[in-house]
Amino acid sequence: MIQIENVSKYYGKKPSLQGVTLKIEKGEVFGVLGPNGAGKSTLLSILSTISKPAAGRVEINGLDLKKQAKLVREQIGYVPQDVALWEHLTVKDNLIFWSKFSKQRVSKEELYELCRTVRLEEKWNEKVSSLSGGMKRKLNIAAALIHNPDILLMDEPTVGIDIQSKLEINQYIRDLACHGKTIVYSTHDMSEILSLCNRIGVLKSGVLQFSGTIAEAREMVKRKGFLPNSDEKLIYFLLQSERAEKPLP
Ligand SMILES: Nc1ncnc2c1ncn2[C@@H]1O[C@H](COP(=O)(O)OP(=O)(O)OP(=O)(O)O)[C@@H](O)[C@H]1O
Repeated sequence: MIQIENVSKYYGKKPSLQGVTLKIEKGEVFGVLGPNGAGKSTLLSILSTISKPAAGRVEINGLDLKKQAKLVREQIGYVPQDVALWEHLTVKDNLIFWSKFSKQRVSKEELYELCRTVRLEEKWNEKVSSLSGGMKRKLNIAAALIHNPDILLMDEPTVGIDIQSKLEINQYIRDLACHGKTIVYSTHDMSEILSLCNRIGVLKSGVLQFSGTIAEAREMVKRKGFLPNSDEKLIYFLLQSERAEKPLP
C-alpha cells in the first residue's frame, strides 16, 4: 500500500507538486493522468526514491520513504520514461547486469523465465541495439521486475510502441495486478486508462484534482453539470477543465 501525504516538490521556486495526498491500495492498477508538465514523472520519481519531496510524507508498505529508503527500494520496481538499457549488451547480459543490484541472488534460469514472460526469449542472445522500440520497453519492464518487487512504478511504459506490444504489455500488467502487485501507471493514452486502471489520479500544475474510480469521476463531473456521453469524453473533461476555467492571459 502506498500512502502519500501532503507531498510537495519544487524546482527552484516553481512547484511541480503541491500538497498531493493519495492512497493506493495493494493489487490496484492506479493510473496517473495529466497534461504535459502536470507532475506525473515527478510523483513517480519521488515514489521510486530517485528524487526527494520538499515537504510531506510517503509510506510504502508501512515503510517511511525518507527514513527507510533502502528498504523501500527492495519493494519497488521502477520503469522510467526513457528506456534504461545497455544497447551494446545482449538481452541476457542486460538482465544479468540489473540483477546485480538485487539483494537476493537471481539465477540465469530465473532471468530467462522473466524474459519468457515478456515474450522476449527468442531475443535472449541478441544485442539490445537490434531490438525494436516495443521489445526494448518490454525488456525495461522485465529489468524492473528482477527483484520481484511488490510495487511497480511505470512512467509511460508504452509510449511510441505498436498496438500489439502495447496490448501484450497491458495484459502482462493485468496479470501482475491479479497476482497482488500494485501498479502505478502514468500514461496519456485514454484507452489504456479505461482498460487497465482500477482508479485514476488527475494532476494539473502539480495539484491533484481528482482521485477515484471512473464511476466516481462520472459522478463528480455530473455534479459540475457536465454529462459526457463516453468515458473518453469524461477523461477529456477531467484533463481540460482547469484550462477551461482559466481566462487566457
Ligand atoms: N529537473 C527539472 N528541473 C527543472 N524543472 C523540472 C525538472 N523536472 C521537471 N520539472 C518541471 O516540473 C514540472 C512537472 O514536470 P513532470 O516531468 O513531472 O511532468 P509530467 O506530468 O510528467 O509531464 P509529461 O507528460 O510531459 O512527461 C514541469 O513544469 C517541469 O518543467
